[in-house]
Amino acid sequence: MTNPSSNPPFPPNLPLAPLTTISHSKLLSNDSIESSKLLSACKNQGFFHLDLRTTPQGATLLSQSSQLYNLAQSLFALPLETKQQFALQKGVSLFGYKPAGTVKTTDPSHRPDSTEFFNIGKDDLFFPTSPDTLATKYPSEITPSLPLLKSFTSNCHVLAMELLTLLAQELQLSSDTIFTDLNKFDQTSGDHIRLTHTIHTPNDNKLGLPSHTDFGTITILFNWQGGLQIESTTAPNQWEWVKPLPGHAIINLGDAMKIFTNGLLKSAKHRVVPLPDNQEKAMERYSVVYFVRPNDNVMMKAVDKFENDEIRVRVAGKFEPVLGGEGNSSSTGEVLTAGEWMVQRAVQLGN
Ligand SMILES: O=C(O)CCC(=O)C(=O)O
Ligand SMILES: [Fe+2]
Repeated sequence: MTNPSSNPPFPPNLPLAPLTTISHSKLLSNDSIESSKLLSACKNQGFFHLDLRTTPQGATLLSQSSQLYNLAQSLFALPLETKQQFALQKGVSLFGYKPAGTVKTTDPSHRPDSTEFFNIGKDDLFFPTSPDTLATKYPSEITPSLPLLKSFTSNCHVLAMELLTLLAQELQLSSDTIFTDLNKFDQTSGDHIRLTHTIHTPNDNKLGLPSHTDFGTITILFNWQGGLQIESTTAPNQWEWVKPLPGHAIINLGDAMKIFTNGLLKSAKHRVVPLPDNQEKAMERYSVVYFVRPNDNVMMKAVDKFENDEIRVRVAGKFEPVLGGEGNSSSTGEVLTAGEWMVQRAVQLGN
């Protein structure tokens, strides 16, 4: 088993996305410059680096992400037939195992994905519906790591709520529409940990993950090797690399935040591709991700402050808002709940 720091260095001279680095400790001490950096990163790029080295909570998350990297190595080393026993069921459950090659292809040459996932639900960990929920949905190898998985889940959720609180303050939202109320920990949601594993074989003409936007509220990503790219904000269809910074998480907003703010905040397109060095040599890549998603009963529409703004939102093809109304709708025109929206988006994306 390798550890994250044994990954090769990120190659020099690649065009990097111009992401802001934000200090967690400055955010926690209500530094107004840092909070306004947060808002402008969320408006302009939809992605930023968060320096976690300066707070005890951040240091814990960094250490837990490395431990989950090790768990990912042991889970993905299981035989494919074992992993397939826990396959997630499109349209039924967002949680469980997703094999490589099943995500909707979005690039012009329809290259398939080479990434497998385990999605481990917050509600399965904390509020299982039956005593055997965990045993039926996940391999028994996760059992010794349950305290780690639970602690990482609650720590990521706390971090996300800190970011949402500051964003609501910066946007001067009134207290009845603050984002944290739409993402409560103890209410049912699609929140989950995702462990990912990508295998690149030379010249396999595959993508790690085709371009997509995340459909939840906030994503907290730990990656060590690189491979993530974001669509350029200045040149559409051009891609810029995200260089992982030691001691930092990569944070991005998902479509739900775009909908809640009627397009003021950005949910950026991103994808995972082989690093240039890996065109000729094989490589494996792992990432550890936490997705915060709105509570299932939340209506997918702009919060009060933004609902009468000019309609700016165009999210994910057919899930567009009703003209003259707000929020996100089904093809029949009614606004969806987050629970309905998540299932439809997951079916659409194949994960
Ligand atoms: O692994 C990564 O760098 C990104 C993963 C991702 O975009 C996703 O799982 O939605
Ligand atoms: Fe993503």
